[in-house]
Amino acid sequence: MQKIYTKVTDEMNFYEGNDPTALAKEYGTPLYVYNERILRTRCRELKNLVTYPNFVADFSAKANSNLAFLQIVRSEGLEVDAMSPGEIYIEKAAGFKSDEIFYICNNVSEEEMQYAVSEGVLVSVDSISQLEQYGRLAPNTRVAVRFNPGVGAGHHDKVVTAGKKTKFGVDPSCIPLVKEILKKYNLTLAGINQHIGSLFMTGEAFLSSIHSLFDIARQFPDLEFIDLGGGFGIPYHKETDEARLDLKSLGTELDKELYAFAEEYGRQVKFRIEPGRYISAECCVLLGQVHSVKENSGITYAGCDVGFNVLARPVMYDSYHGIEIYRSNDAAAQNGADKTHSTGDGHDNNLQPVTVVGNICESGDILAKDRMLPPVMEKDILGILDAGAYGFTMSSNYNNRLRPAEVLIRESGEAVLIRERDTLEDLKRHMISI
Ligand SMILES: Cc1ncc(COP(=O)(O)O)c(C=O)c1O
Ligand SMILES: N[C@@H](CCCC[NH3+])C(=O)O
Repeated sequence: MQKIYTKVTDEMNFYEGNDPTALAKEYGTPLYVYNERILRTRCRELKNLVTYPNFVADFSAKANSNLAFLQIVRSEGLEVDAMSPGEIYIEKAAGFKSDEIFYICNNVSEEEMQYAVSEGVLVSVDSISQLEQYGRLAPNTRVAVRFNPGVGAGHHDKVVTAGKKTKFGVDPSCIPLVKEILKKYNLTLAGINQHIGSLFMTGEAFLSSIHSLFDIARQFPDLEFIDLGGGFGIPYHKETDEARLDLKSLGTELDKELYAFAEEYGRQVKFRIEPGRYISAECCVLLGQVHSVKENSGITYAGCDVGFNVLARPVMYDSYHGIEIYRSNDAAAQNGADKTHSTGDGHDNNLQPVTVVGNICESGDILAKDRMLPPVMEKDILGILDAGAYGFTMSSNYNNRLRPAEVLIRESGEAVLIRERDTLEDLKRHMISI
């Protein structure tokens, strides 16, 4: 393989000796490739975020719900949250016990709620009407309530989940009503939870939201747990050495808050967090292949097989993902590699603006606009960085395209398939011909 532009994965030793062009050839593209060592490292960082003893990190499986992935998360001693019966189902298949799953639902039917209750999974409701629904379905049981702490955060309006403009959470002014309904159905409030939004790179909003949640907790003296939510960000601009979220100082500040609250509360109540992105994003590179390069009105387009059906984030939130370029020796020989001016050491300086687009029939199908890259050639393999959170889970079959395969690079360096690519037969599996 020729290393055209590979700084980030080189530094992480992401491929552990595997050749990404060979992985692309063996399994096809697009292909989600995960690194087990990095995943385990991220799990441990958050599991050990604080010294406070009664602390649990729940992985938020909406970010990544691959079975093998969840098995690794479980083996690291984390628990999980769930957003749907489907997530509960897969989490159980991965080995999580009922009491290791926390169903944080939003606007669900009686049937969905009943599914969680029948599976013995604790439910968090986030409206008065859903609390009533829960009470009717499962009186005399434990329940949790998600509150809106009034402080939101996130990388885009669409992922801010607390504050003034959000569908999530119960307003603290409704606490008297919450107490009334709990009493009416003889429900025990096991815990309260919040989630302010996705992706903060400093701890301020998170720490400030905790104070509001503590104010709410003070009105419920018998809680088993207080769940502070997720949202821990990762640096997507790795090429520019964007700073990481300072977990050490966030952990220190958080510790102070947790110990102080426990002292006041009179016991070491359990605290939970529910991070998704921090654990799953950076252990994954999405491989795609360039099939066409062209100039149009002065813009260079590199057309590849990673449409927004495969990775929705750039189109949905204008999100940035770093891009690397790998070139197999075969492709280099076929294309005349000298045309690339590559330094060959993965740190190419000859950068030019390239707009990387997918193969979906919409002009908004843009993965990266005017991205500074070395000259891209047909058959090049693109490595799209930090793709493990909300990557595969948000993929679709739009345009009747096949959702990609997933491969895991084990700690031994061995690459194993952990999800097969969809097949054409899958596309008509649930359709009924007339
Ligand atoms: C309720 C809830 N918890 C946890 C998460 C995980 O968020 P993140 O992946 O930003 O940590 C989300 C997603 O934003 C969420 O909606
Ligand atoms: N899907 C979003 C994060 C929001 C997650 C759920 N509340 C993203 O890709 O950034």
